[in-house]
Amino acid sequence: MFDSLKEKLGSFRKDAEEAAEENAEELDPEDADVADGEVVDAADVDGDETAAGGEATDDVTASTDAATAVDDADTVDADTGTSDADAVGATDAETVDADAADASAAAVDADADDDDTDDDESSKSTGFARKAKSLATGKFVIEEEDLEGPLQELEIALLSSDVEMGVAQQILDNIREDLVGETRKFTESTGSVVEEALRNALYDVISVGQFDFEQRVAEADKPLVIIFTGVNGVGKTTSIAKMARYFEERGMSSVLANGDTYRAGANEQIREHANALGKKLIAHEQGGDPAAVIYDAVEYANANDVDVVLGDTAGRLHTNEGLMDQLEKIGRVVGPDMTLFVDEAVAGQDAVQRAKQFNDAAEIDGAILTKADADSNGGAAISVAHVTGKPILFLGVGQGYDHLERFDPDRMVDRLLDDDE
Ligand SMILES: Nc1nc2c(ncn2[C@@H]2O[C@H](COP(=O)(O)OP(=O)(O)OP(=O)(O)O)[C@@H](O)[C@H]2O)c(=O)[nH]1
Repeated sequence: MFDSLKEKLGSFRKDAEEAAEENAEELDPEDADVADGEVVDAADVDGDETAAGGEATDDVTASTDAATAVDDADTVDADTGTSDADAVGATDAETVDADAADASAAAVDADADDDDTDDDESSKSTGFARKAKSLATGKFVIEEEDLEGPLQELEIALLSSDVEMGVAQQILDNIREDLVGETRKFTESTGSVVEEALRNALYDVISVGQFDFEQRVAEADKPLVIIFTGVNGVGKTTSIAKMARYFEERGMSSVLANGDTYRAGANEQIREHANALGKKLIAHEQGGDPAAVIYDAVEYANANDVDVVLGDTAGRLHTNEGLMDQLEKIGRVVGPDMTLFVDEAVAGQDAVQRAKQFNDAAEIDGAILTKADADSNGGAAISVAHVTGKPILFLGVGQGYDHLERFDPDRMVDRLLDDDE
């Protein structure tokens, strides 16, 4: 699933990491760790600094001790007149004092350099000053120019995977915002920094509009009425059957209603599923009123204590006024709890555009993307929520009734980025 996109995202990660590490290499080509492209552990950097500081402190302490010793020795000297040991002690003390003074001077210099760098930052447009400072502070900054190439590649990769243009742009903006110019410690490997930015960028667009489906179901008055819309042949009827199984597994009964009174053969098709699942089907003659079918199904559910009504509709585009009228009438007559848009992941951009059109015509509550198992691109799965503002709630992952998966944005991102998914 989504293998092609996964591969492209992997390439971006690699390119961006390499670009960032080249930057680190520029910081200190002689540093073996950095030159190798490995990231210097901040603990080492900090540790060295602390060690240096520690020595300076020791020196000062030694100096104080030595001075005390000299004082004592002077006293002794006055008393005894023996001076060799005192002279040595005094010399040591002076040396230590001098070291301490040097260390302090160096520390002051370093502070002064730091301030200079801060002052210069606004005036120096090149990243050099920051890079130099990065080395001194054990931190690094990813410059926009470091990412330019990889981001361009990523844009092409996303578009060629059927990610909608605005969504691709949003992902790039998120990554830029997350990565560029932020000062980071060397403890964060560039690999994890890039991966986290990509993860957040994807999650941000994929998770739009998510709500707790189970909670909404639990809180709704029974029967819960769900209407399914979408064009013909994308797996709408199969998804209704899968939802019947989904509710059954959660201890909830359901009745199927064929509101697709438009298409010849629609009754037979959904009846096959109803029979296979042992569910009641409410259907009228071809050409009947879809709202009347759903109404009858709700009546049946009320009379028989059925928890959920799953209503199919004819799959016509909103450009056909019939769709609007149909859904509007169902809304008026039955007042469904949810309207779910169904389309196939493999349709890519077409599915994204249809989701937008259906949502514009008659507001949907969420989407089911079918045939995700056969989709290598993942563009629709990434784009639908961001484009419509409504969440993807389920993925169809095969032809069996159990092949329905609750859509989880975290899992989706894991699928796209983790090697073992
Ligand atoms: N691989 C795969 N096939 C699916 C999935 N969902 C549905 N299908 C298949 O897609 C085909 C069309 O499914 P239907 O449920 O008949 O499509 P529909 O949208 O109801 O079509 P109409 O009834 O003509 O509107 C069938 O062969 C299904 O088995 C899925 O998640 N994965």
